[in-house]
Amino acid sequence: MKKRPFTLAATAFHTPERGILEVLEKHLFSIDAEGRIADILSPADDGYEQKKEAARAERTLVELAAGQFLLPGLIDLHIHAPQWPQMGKALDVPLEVWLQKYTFPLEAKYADLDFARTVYADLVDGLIANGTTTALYFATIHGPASLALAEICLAKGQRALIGKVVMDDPVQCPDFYRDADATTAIKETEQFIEAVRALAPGKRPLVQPVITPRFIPSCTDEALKGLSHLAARYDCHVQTHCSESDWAKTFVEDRFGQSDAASLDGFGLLTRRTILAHSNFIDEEDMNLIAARGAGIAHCPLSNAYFANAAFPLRAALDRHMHVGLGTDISGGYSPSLFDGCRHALSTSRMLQSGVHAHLPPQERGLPGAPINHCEAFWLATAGGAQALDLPTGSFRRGLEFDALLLDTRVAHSDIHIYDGYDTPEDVFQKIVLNATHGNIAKVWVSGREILKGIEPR
Ligand SMILES: Nc1nc2[nH]cnc2c(=O)[nH]1
Ligand SMILES: [Zn+2]
Repeated sequence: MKKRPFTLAATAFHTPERGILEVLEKHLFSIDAEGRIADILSPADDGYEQKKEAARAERTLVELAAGQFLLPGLIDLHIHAPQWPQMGKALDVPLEVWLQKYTFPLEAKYADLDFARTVYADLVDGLIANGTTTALYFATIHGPASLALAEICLAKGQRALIGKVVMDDPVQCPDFYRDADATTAIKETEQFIEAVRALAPGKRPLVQPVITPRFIPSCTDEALKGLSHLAARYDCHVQTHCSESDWAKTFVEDRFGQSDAASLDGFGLLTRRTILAHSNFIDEEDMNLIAARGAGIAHCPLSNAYFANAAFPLRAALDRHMHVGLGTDISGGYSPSLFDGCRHALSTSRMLQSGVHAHLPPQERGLPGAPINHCEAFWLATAGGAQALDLPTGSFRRGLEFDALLLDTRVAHSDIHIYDGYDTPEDVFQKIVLNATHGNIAKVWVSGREILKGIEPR
């Protein structure tokens, strides 16, 4: 879609490399008709003033006020779209009970296309309001409802990767919510891929289909094999849950005599375009395998606090240069905000370092080196997620898609308080990562299109 080119005069924060904050003070960002960053000029560059004046004369200049900042859009690497109505409740039982008692009955309701359309419209509005410019979604087993999610993301302008969920195992999945059999699941996945590609054709589609075996326990061998063939034939992303809890990990080991990651690899499902959710129990061998395949991990720290029985070894994964981003895992996680995701990743990493066993002497308690800092957390939520998905977004560089937020620290009731002469730009960025809420997000752009319209009153 052609858009009107424009130029932004703004102070921007981004973390193009893990842990490295770049402050682009009063830079000019030129956005082209394709929605990409055509140019970035600093005030010291030749032509800065002329360019700004020319944009002003053409009425294509967007100038941010003091206290307003530009940030890259946030990337949710793992979210269950149909669980939106369940967000903030039903977290009183372990994962395997939660699925059967609450989640499968809710997801079964998406056989009703009207219900699906109502919820998915609310969901996409809610995520955009929270600054999520890209989401990797699990939908449900239903082709029509999953396609409705794709249509809604496209209409509202959110970058989305969407999977029709496959779960065909008659022992693990209830009769009321299961693919009829492996052949049907594979056929319907293929139809879904083709339908999404027809909806969003071209080399840079805003919405893409994803092969989505829910997790090994819910799928037959035949389905897993068939899906890996589809992933290769259609060159699709793959997403699934990996080694999330004691129960999930042990289930796979009992069935295949090897880890989740090794089993997925055996089926050909571990590729550069695979995202594994959680992965709390991966060991060194798994990490080496996942890193060798170039697959990514969606770290979901809040949900892990409820379901995982263990913390994800984030520092070990980052030290191996594995691809890692952040997922909200709605509704295993109760917050739609990736700023919250950053905070939960930070606090989890700090708890890992200090250890939880106060009766042990300090030197025996935790994992030295485990803490991440706010720059690493923000990288996970932006450039790290983009790297995992192999998408040209996540930071401000010439040629990348312009997916961005206007963060306004001066709105009423803001929890970000800045004092001139006391806070450095680096301090401001840290305060944003630690205290921003959706109330601070004044505008959202995806591929150069302004998509935040606010949530309609209901
Ligand atoms: N957190 C989480 N784990 C899962 N494992 C299989 N399905 C799910 C799900 O919906 N949520
Ligand atoms: Zn999940």
